[in-house]
Amino acid sequence: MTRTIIAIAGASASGKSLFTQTIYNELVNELEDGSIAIIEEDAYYKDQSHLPFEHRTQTNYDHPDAFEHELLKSHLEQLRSGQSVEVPSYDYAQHTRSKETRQVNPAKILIVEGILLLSDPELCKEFDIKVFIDTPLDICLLRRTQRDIEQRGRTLQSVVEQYQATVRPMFYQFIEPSKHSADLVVTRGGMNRVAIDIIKSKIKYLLQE
Ligand SMILES: Nc1ncnc2c1ncn2[C@@H]1O[C@H](COP(=O)(O)OP(=O)(O)O)[C@@H](O)[C@H]1O
Ligand SMILES: O=c1ccn([C@@H]2O[C@H](COP(=O)(O)O)[C@@H](O)[C@H]2O)c(=O)[nH]1
Repeated sequence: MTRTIIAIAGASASGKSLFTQTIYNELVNELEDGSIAIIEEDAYYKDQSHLPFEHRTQTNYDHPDAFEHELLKSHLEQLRSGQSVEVPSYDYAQHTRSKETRQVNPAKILIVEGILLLSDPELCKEFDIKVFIDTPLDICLLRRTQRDIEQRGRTLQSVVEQYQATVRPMFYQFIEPSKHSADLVVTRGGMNRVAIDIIKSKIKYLLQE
């Protein structure tokens, strides 16, 4: 069976999750069970439970070294070969992995979303279709500030400090250059209706093959 792995990359709060989730929600009921699955790159942030909390707040979460990309790569290879995997889960408020894992079965279409998917050449090889969500960084910052305070247990001061120290510089060092590895660049983020419909049509076409 041919399986297709789609990467959705882009800056933090560019709209990757909204874009991915919209495609999934709009397709899932009309497809056979188990046709489509989602994996988040964030689930592969390294476990830091051995470090004190204060230390964990200082980690550069926007550098490729913060991720266990080898594990993600190996999971993608297992899924492509038809095996299920146990995907870790991540607690943003505690800055470390949670104990729970989530079983993901080998769907025919797998969508992976995350900031640094296209910046790692070895990981990049795993993707059949590469999409980059290209949202202006000032818009991302506004959305991230609101989201991180409301949903990820953060203070305004910590969001602002982290943005200046790591989020913005790592975006220019790693994320923005990775746009050139994408097959499709999507402007206006998670609500670009035309782009969502194009990816949905491609997925339906692949499922009919
Ligand atoms: N085009 C958009 N217009 C308005 N809000 C958006 C848009 N795209 C995303 N958002 C909102 O911005 C926040 C961050 O989006 P999200 O999809 O979680 O980003 P990412 O997964 O890239 O970090 C969320 O609250 C989301 O609902
Ligand atoms: O413990 C953590 C882990 C990650 N982050 C930030 O999350 C974003 C990536 O997630 P998105 O959903 O794409 O926004 C990344 O920019 C990290 O800075 C964190 O703050 N703390």
